Amino acid sequence: MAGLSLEALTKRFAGRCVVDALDLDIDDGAFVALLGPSGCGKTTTLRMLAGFEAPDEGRLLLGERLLAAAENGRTSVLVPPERRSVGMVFQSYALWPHLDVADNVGYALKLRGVRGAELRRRVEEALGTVRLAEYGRARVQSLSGGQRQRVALARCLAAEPQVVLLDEPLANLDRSLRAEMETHFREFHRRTGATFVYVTHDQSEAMALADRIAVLEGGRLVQWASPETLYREPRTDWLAGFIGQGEVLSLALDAGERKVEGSRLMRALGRRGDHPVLVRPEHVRPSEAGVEVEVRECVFKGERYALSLALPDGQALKGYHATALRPGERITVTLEQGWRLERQR
Ligand SMILES: Nc1ncnc2c1ncn2[C@@H]1O[C@H](COP(=O)(O)OP(=O)(O)OP(=O)(O)O)[C@@H](O)[C@H]1O
Repeated sequence: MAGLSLEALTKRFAGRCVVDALDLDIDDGAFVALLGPSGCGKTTTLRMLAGFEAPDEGRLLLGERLLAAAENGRTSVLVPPERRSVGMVFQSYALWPHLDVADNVGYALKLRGVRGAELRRRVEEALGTVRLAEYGRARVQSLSGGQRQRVALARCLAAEPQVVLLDEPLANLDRSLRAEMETHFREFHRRTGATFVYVTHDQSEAMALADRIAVLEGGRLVQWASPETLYREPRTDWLAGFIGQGEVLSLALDAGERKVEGSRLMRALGRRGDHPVLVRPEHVRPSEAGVEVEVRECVFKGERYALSLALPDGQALKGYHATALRPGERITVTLEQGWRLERQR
């Protein structure tokens, strides 16, 4: 097994840069997500990892092994997909409708000359891993979307790849099935020990699955961090809005730590400036003393109410409350902490 290194990996289409000098070191056996809005270059990156697309600049390594290298728009090394030890799972499953489940799973192995008892053993093992051991002779059309995606995953795992690439594999499934499949993915990952690279535009999916997330915007890496760090310490205004709830206040702040302690934050309120400071709703607490805010909206969320609030200078804030409040009502809150963001590019 080995990790993946992307070194200034770049892809242009008709002169337009869609992946821009991407640097990532993905540890062996990690589960990482490439996350970002539509068109940010996630799939193109994944296709370069798979070998379906050649980079225009940069290098790609699997451990010590060079899989692709390019300079000045010219590719000097390009290992073909079938020689990369990389498996891919697509949103559309890409199964053969005329083959049964076991034949779909064993297809690539047969092409590689695996036959007889060895073939049966590997197919059975892969189907067992996705909990479809009983379905070997079933027709693909008779399966649900979630089961089909598990067959696609079994096919990928049967080939024992070092790296598994997944391109929005849950996009065609309904919400309840997605949660169930997330559990399956985590389990497959644990069992196989392979490196998983998972493309999604859904931040909650990325957070639930990955140990580390690369957020892309316009082909560029915005941040490469654990889900916790992305949530607590997003780098930019855009990222703070993309991941989780909260509002960005514009405050006049003296130089200091990125994390802004509650007392400092409270002192800075009312001094408008040009430092963007993210305040998450869980850090806005109703209290006896503090700052008076106006309730603009109060929405029932099951376990609590989500509040849209306005500070005295009109800046917006989000918070939670145990009970319902009326729009126009005033409450006092303290802000327990904030996070100073980098100015936008
Ligand atoms: N073969 C191609 N030829 C020309 N342009 C392309 C090609 N493939 C992708 N692009 C463009 O490159 C940009 C990045 O596309 P990509 O599919 O990598 O984004 P994405 O983040 O995966 O988006 P989505 O979530 O919508 O699939 C888009 O503007 C897309 O139109």
